[in-house]
Amino acid sequence: MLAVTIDSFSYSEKQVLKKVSFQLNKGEHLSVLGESGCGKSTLLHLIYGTLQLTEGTISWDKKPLLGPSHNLIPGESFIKLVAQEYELMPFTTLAENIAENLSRQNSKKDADRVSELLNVVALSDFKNTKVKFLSGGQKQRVALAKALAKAPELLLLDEPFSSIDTFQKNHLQRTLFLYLKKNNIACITATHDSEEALSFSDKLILLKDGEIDACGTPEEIYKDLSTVYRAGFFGEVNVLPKTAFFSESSSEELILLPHQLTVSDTETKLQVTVKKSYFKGYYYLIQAEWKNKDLFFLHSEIIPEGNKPYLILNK
Ligand SMILES: Nc1ncnc2c1ncn2[C@@H]1O[C@H](COP(=O)(O)OP(=O)(O)OP(=O)(O)O)[C@@H](O)[C@H]1O
Repeated sequence: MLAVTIDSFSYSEKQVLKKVSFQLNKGEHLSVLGESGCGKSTLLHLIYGTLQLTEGTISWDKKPLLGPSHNLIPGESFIKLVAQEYELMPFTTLAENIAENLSRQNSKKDADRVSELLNVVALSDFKNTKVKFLSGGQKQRVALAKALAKAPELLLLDEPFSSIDTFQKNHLQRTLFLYLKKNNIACITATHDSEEALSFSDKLILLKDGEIDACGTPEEIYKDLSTVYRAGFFGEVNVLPKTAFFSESSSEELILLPHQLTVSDTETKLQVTVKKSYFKGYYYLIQAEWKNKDLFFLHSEIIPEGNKPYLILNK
């Protein structure tokens, strides 16, 4: 089990992380979601052991991970970090890149393992292609396969799918996260992608200004989008007074995502003026104005600009 207790971490004067504590069991998948610059990559590098933690402790199976001041070669051997820049050898083939991280004692076994890993990242057809001929997204996938070759117990992924198109991404996420579960490899993913975090993780941490803003299962987090910051990861955020829906007097505000508002067939207290409809495939995201502020809701059809529909809370 990984146990992380970070009291504080700073780059020179600037404090980046404070009071970040969590535990992760073997085989579990944690996603760390947070806006740019909130400290996600820093957290991964502290766990991996390329940054030195002075205020706090990080341990694996109760054994403290001491960091680069105590290790000749920074980075723990049973942990692999796949970062935004990849350590690949451009002039050798994909197979050779991956094999570099294998035992090289049994060539048949190594060849089978290379094939298995290329299959996980859907690059079997490129086995004998030199890395320099690959696209950015393909290189990202080779880096993943190379990290898995060393059979890590803990895999740290920093924006692992940032250069991969939606079609490839969905397939890769399913095969990769299934592979990790089957092999009992724990994983921490730093991401901006809330859909990925909801679908694939066992636990989710929302980081805000270097602190844990929320922590729980994806379902728990999604049920408690009680601040604009939290809700903002999952779509456009509407902040509306409770009195826009209910007659009782209240100063309470409701934080609502677009799917929580819908057009009413009958008159309601919330009449808006449509500004624009954005086509999203099987629905439209409608931008409308109410009391000089924009709000967003979903609708099955386009609504012409200037129309004045009534809205209600979606059940
Ligand atoms: N080597 C460094 N020296 C000084 N400051 C740094 C260093 N690396 C990162 N920072 C700062 O620390 C903060 C956190 O950076 P970090 O890369 O951990 O954020 P992040 O959440 O991963 O961001 P992103 O999502 O954009 O990758 C940022 O304000 C960044 O400018």
